[in-house]
Amino acid sequence: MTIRYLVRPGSALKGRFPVPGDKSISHRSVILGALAEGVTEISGLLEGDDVLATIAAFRAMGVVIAGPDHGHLRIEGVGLRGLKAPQTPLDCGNSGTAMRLMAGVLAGQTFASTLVGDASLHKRPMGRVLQPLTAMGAEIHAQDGKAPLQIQGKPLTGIHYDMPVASAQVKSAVLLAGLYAQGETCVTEPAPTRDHSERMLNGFGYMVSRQGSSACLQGGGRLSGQSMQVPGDISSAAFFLLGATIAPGSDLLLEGVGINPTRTGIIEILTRMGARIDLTALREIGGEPVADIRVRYAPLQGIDVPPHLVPLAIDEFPAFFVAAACAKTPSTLTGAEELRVKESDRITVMAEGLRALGVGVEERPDGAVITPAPIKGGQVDSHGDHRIAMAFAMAGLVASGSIEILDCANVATSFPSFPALAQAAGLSLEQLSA
Ligand SMILES: O=C(O)C1=C[C@@H](OP(=O)(O)O)[C@@H](O)[C@H](O)C1
Ligand SMILES: C=C(OP(=O)(O)O)C(=O)O
Repeated sequence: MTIRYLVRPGSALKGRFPVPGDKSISHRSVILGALAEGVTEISGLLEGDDVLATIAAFRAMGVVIAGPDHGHLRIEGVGLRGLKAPQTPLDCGNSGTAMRLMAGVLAGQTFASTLVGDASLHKRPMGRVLQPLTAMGAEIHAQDGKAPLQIQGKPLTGIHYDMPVASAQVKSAVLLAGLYAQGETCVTEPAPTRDHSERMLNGFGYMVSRQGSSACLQGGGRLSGQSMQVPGDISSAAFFLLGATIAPGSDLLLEGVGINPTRTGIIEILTRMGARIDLTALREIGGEPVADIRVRYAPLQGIDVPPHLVPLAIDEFPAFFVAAACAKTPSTLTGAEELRVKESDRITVMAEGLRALGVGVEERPDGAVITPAPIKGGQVDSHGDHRIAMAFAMAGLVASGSIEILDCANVATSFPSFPALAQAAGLSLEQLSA
């Protein structure tokens, strides 16, 4: 089914509500729960299509999983050696995280498996995980470094891997393979990336040590089932941070949002641009720092995004492009070539969409220069990218005419309740399906 959004201009965002569970943390809770000994009870799980794909994959390998039901999931962990050979290919859908992290898990099994996904996922680079996993002894066949991945489980040996790209998915894939490897596995990152895997492995009783920019573990240990809560997803909150910041009169309180410092780049970037964002009720949930976030309208200045903030805001650049379009002065993004290999080429797709709405965007190989202009109504194509669709929906708040956004069904991969929450907060969004 194709879904379009029609967003009418002229409203503010108001209210208070929790944002749904963090997608990265939800994937990891399912993976570690399945591989642990004993029962894992998860609350606050994101019931998005990406996470449902990870759940289905572990069910297909014999793991008994009840739910999800209102964010609650009960996993009867089978232990690191308890997975069974799947009878059919494992479908990761639209999810790079599911495919890359599962490649790490499957590389060290005693059986063969195949990972497939949708058309977008089959275009994304998998060589970045195949290379270190192969160096550990894995046997994985791909076409031109792309899915489908055919994995023949093999005995693995630990490695010390210097990651050429700052990628939490690569780091996590190698660490998960390291659980099955003989000896020590260390991953060194060129810049800090989200550290949910390291935190959660420790939470499941598996020691991961941090040595400078390296995360290290010894193979052959055990994971113990846990009860855990998933914090709200700052990457989902980001669309509301954007909307409330750009729409005069807005005042929102987003409850229970994860503020892990490896994820808060968007707060830093928007604040440097002049946004009015306050963190309150700081606490810890599931080994992760969490806060309520109040955001009110504020006029924005342009920014040259400091390159060190790019990995810390890697999924938030669609929202950033719209914020930059609404600022008083131009903005420059550099060092963000990774955006070209997400669910869509997020530099080209955001540039095309903003140009269709009257904003000047000069594309660069690793970013863009965005020259603000009044946002007009018009039609934009999200190219099936959930974050592009949600970013343009928020642009509708300040546009001079209606914005029609095409190909929005994949919003359900990360934020199925987005249309309802956005409407409740005051966005005039109509969902049209055909
Ligand atoms: O590890 C994760 O959960 C993720 C890591 C990031 O990808 P990269 O590792 O490709 O940077 C991010 O874009 C993705 O949405 C989720
Ligand atoms: C890049 C993303 O996810 P993934 O890599 O898991 O598809 C995202 O959610 O923006």
